[in-house]
Amino acid sequence: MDAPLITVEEPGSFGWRVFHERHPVMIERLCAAHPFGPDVRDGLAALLEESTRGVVTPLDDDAPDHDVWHAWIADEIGKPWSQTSFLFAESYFFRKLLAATGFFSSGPWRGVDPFAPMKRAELHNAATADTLKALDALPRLDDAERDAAAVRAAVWGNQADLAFQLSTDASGTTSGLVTGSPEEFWALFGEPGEVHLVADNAAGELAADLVLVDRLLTTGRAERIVLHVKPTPYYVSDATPTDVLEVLHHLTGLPGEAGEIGRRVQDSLREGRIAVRSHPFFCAPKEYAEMPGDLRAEFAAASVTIFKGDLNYRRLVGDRHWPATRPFADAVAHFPGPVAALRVLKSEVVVGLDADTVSALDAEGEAWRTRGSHALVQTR
Ligand SMILES: O=P(O)(O)OC[C@H]1O[C@](O)(CO)[C@@H](O)[C@@H]1O
Repeated sequence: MDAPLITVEEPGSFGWRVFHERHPVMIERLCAAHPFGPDVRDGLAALLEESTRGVVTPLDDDAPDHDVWHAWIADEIGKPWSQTSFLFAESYFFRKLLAATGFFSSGPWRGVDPFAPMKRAELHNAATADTLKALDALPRLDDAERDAAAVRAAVWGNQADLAFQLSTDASGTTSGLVTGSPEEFWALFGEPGEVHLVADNAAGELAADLVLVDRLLTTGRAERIVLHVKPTPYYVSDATPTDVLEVLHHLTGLPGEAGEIGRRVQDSLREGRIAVRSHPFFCAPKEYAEMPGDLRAEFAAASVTIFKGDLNYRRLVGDRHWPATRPFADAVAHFPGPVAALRVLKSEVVVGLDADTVSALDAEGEAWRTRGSHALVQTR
């Protein structure tokens, strides 16, 4: 089955608005957060111009990931950005943005995560503090309630996405799950094995993911966890290995259950029961159907792989205008093992819904797909 790719071409479409409305705001915020000199500011302005009105040009840095990126983008060079897929355009935009800030150059900005101030602010804000304090209720819950709470925290933790908050009203409305349930998620786990979690955002979402990781280990559903994060800063708030340490440091300094969970996760890292990995493909402008053999072999050996968030979902099911009723199992037929997606809906693609749900949602207009007010749990 095939469907048209989601693109950024149509003025007013979701992808178009990300490039024409969201990215200028993001760049303004970056320039306000850092004392970038004229060279960096000019580079960022040129990137905005190129990505909204120009053609795709090659990378002009000599970063360690230059060659791998070159291979990923070779077929797109010279095309107008507006005629590339949304997935390609957005991913390449973030790789070019990183280079433009001097992340790969010799100079003061080398290795500096330009999004770090935003991620740090989110980790320390009042909403995250309230969420982490609420974990104190967990020990009073029975097992089933605690299982459900860990899944709900991981799903709705995905609302905390800083790229997304640049242009939504971010009201924090949580209308509910459009499909799936915590019970469906837990039914995927049989004999304890190695569970892989492909993380999304840092800060509050990553803290919630660690709550789920802790639950997987303490209930014996996982013998070992592999936590996959991005090798370099990406999509504003995506988690990198540094962010894992920041979140852990924050959790272990807190009183109550958040601190207990942080210390258990820290011990598991020391004992090798949790491994953190950052494969280059996690920043690729490609769908997971095209993943390289080494990553495919890792997922094939996992007892379950959990994909967090909207971008991972786009890459997992294919970022296309699928019928929303296309079965999830068909869309992930390429994936080599048991899989779960936990996602807040923030972009157009969705599969695996029943026809009545789609009609009821469509009756409110199209915004349910992109507003961040609905979520899903899907498994196969
Ligand atoms: O952090 P998440 O859940 O992957 O969401 C990021 C999403 O935000 C966007 O950048 C814009 O909504 C999407 O393109 C992307 O899928």
